[in-house]
Amino acid sequence: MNIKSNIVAILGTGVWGSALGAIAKSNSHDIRFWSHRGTDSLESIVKDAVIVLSAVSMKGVMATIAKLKKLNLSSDKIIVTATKGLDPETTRTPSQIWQAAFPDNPVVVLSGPNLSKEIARGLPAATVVASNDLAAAEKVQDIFASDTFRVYVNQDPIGTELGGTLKNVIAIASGVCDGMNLGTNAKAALLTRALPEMIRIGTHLGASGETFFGLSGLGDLIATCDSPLSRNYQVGYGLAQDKTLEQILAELEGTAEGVNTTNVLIKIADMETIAVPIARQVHRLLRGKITPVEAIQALMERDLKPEFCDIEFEITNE
Ligand SMILES: NC(=O)C1=CN([C@@H]2O[C@H](COP(=O)(O)OP(=O)(O)OC[C@H]3O[C@@H](n4cnc5c(N)ncnc54)[C@H](OP(=O)(O)O)[C@@H]3O)[C@@H](O)[C@H]2O)C=CC1
Ligand SMILES: O=C(CO)COP(=O)(O)O
Repeated sequence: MNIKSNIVAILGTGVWGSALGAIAKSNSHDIRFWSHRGTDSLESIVKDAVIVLSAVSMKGVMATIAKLKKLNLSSDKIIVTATKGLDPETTRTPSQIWQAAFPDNPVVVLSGPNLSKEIARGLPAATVVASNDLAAAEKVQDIFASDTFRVYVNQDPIGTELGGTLKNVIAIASGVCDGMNLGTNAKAALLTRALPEMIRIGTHLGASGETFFGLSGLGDLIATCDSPLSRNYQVGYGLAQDKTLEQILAELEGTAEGVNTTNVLIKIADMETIAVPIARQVHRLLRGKITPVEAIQALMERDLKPEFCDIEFEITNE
């Protein structure tokens, strides 16, 4: 590993890539940003970098990988993925896609309750870097840990990634909840019931269930579902104001990954017969099949059951 290099390449100059770049820069790293709209060659950006961090939105992951593949990326570079999405075609996570494209490089997931606008203001926050390669995760921890950004390590990259990805669907539901003024009890019920839903999908995809109780699962659920800064929350809030999805997305600053993730999540749930009642209502709502009031009704009128019944196999018909 090229441990002497101080260069961090950041792919994607959206709000998250920019905030992460600023943190590494404050730790005296030499930051090189790449944007698919810029003029700097990708080759010159990644050439001497010790890590290559991708903060492009899900729709840009495949295209970015295709460009990097042409460059013969040396296997000592650590690839870090900060994208919170799922591939609509294959249902794979970004880290799975990166690892398949670069099987010899260590791949690290960075995910946590990290609303970028708060981080850009220097407010205290914590995150997780996760990899099967512990040394690589610890290197990334060193690069990003600061007085205001506390970085934890774990060895469940898929669970860490899915926590941040799946909570976006619930953040949409949470925006609906607040947009309809349903109150704090409803919000608490929503978030608490969302967690087993996320765990059912996550463990099916190879995650460890306990990871969802950490920063990247429960932590990000709390942050995103309770903050108007979250774009996914804003989508839900807009739906509760009877705006159309097209209208909301046209007004939105940046990416709300939860819209695409909801579709992929439902695809997985249907293929694998996994019960995801909250996500299913979000899916219907996003497609304009039901109103917010009908979505709440559908959730409240479900069959009564024990609180801890682990895995439920029924799927509500469309
Ligand atoms: N913002 C936040 O608080 C956090 C965001 N994340 C995740 O990080 C990812 C990025 O989020 P964020 O920065 O907020 O989103 P933005 O919408 O601000 O930025 C997305 C970035 O991806 C780039 N991009 C889009 N399409 C392509 C493409 N085809 N090829 C290459 N690059 C492309 C965009 O470039 P351009 O705009 O020039 O097209 C832009 O730089 C998302 O997955 C998000 O869920 C994770 C944690 C926190
Ligand atoms: O993932 C995030 C915070 O951890 C950002 O959430 P949004 O993408 O909904 O803004």
